[in-house]
Amino acid sequence: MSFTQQLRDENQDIFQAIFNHPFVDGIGKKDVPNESIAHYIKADFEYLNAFMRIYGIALSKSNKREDIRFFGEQIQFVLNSESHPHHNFCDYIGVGYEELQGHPLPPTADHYIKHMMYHAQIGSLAETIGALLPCPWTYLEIGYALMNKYKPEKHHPFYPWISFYADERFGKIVMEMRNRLDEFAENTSRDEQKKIKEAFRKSCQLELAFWEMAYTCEDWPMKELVIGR
Ligand SMILES: Cc1ncc(CN)c(N)n1
Repeated sequence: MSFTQQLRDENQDIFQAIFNHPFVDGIGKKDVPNESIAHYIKADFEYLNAFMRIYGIALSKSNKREDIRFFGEQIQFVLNSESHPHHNFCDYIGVGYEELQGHPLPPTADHYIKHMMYHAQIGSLAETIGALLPCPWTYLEIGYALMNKYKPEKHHPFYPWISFYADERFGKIVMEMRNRLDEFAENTSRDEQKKIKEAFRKSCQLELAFWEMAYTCEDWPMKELVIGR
């Protein structure tokens, strides 16, 4: 069994909890509160900014030109294409995308990006990929799970969001990241593999926590006092 298949199997509990989460399942059921969608977009816009910066760190750790090309293309993909699912959510709630940009990250999203940044700053390229991979991988599987369960037609309000992630192009990104991680993991020590596994699991946990953060509109305590200082 490949290293990344092992990661997937070991984290089946969290993947399943993500598919069952009321925000995620609500996308298929067309039942997500507007405030939760707005909260998600505010956090996710900044999360994706951070994600591109971390791809930049992965690029700077790359020795092979193929890897440099891959991470460079992923930055372009997030920048130019991942705004489409965001627009779908904004159109649904009738709020302009610009209004939801530039907001401070809620605690869980803040923790998630710092977790990935930590592994990117102090770890190997393999450890960095381990921390990044749950982001595209869980969304790819969410897309497939919602397609299979709800079989949405084009008039479904979230059809653009679901079909964006349940897509071959997105699947290829996940596969390319998995192949890289499998290759690195083959040539690495047990200790290093343990670090990759820990980084991967925590990112899976934070993916689940991110949906809960958006659903419950999680925010900092005493926010006004801290910002007003
Ligand atoms: C938190 C999060 N995780 C994953 C994705 C999909 N790239 C996203 N947009 N946001």
